[in-house]
Amino acid sequence: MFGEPIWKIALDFYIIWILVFFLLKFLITNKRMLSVVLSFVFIYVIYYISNLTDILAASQILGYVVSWLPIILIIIMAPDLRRSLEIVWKQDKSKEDFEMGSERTKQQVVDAVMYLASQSIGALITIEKHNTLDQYADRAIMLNSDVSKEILINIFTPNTPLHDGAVIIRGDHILCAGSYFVLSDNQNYDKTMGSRHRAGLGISEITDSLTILVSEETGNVSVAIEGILLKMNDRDKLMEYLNMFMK
Ligand SMILES: Nc1ncnc2c1ncn2[C@@H]1O[C@H](COP(=O)(O)OP(=O)(O)OP(=O)(O)O)[C@@H](O)[C@H]1O
Repeated sequence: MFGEPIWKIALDFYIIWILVFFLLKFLITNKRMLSVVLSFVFIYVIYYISNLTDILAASQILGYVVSWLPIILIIIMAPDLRRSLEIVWKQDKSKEDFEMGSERTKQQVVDAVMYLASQSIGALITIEKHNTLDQYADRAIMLNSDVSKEILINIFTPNTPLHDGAVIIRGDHILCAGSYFVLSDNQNYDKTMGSRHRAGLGISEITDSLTILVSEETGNVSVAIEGILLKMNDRDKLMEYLNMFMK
């Protein structure tokens, strides 16, 4: 290795650094994956010890297990791998593309949410930040309209064509309606939590967006951000969160 030219050694280290970085990012962003990987490491250690100490039957059985481990890992972790890849490959918007809504947009969103909550009309509104939500908008119904309380209320009115799924807001525009997100499988939340709230939580785990949820069942308003769900008891609190988020 020491006879090699310096650029080769540097490239070697760089590639290893990238691999280690992606591996650690995978593991840190997914606790379940971390525990599966730790169990596999444990099996490898036992296998290594049984090989070293010549425990024949055990090392033979463990040899079979170990040779199948990568495939077993991929099968078990397929949904988590997909989720983690989405985190790793999510695109950030360039500085020129990045826009946050105006004061008027904030007011319109809060007015709409408060009205929908008072009528117990279910809603899911996601506000984009740096990470683009294009991949979700592409599969939804594009609107590109100004944000207004009336349009938002109309979208979520039950039995209308756009009321299912999420609305995505980009800057001062309603980008689309009827967007579908990957549901969160966070075990810390009640197992009975419905798909609307799991979808809001899911998108907040993999992007830096903020999602406002109105429950059809209870009329409660919540905000999903950075993988946590927060109850918003009143208009002022919701406004406070939007002010912090849309800076
Ligand atoms: N993957 C998804 N992405 C976006 N929206 C979704 C998704 N799955 C379901 N929804 C929306 O959630 C609605 C169903 O909500 P559900 O009752 O299961 O959830 P919930 O969290 O209990 O909400 P609520 O308290 O309003 O009943 C659907 O009509 C649809 O509009």
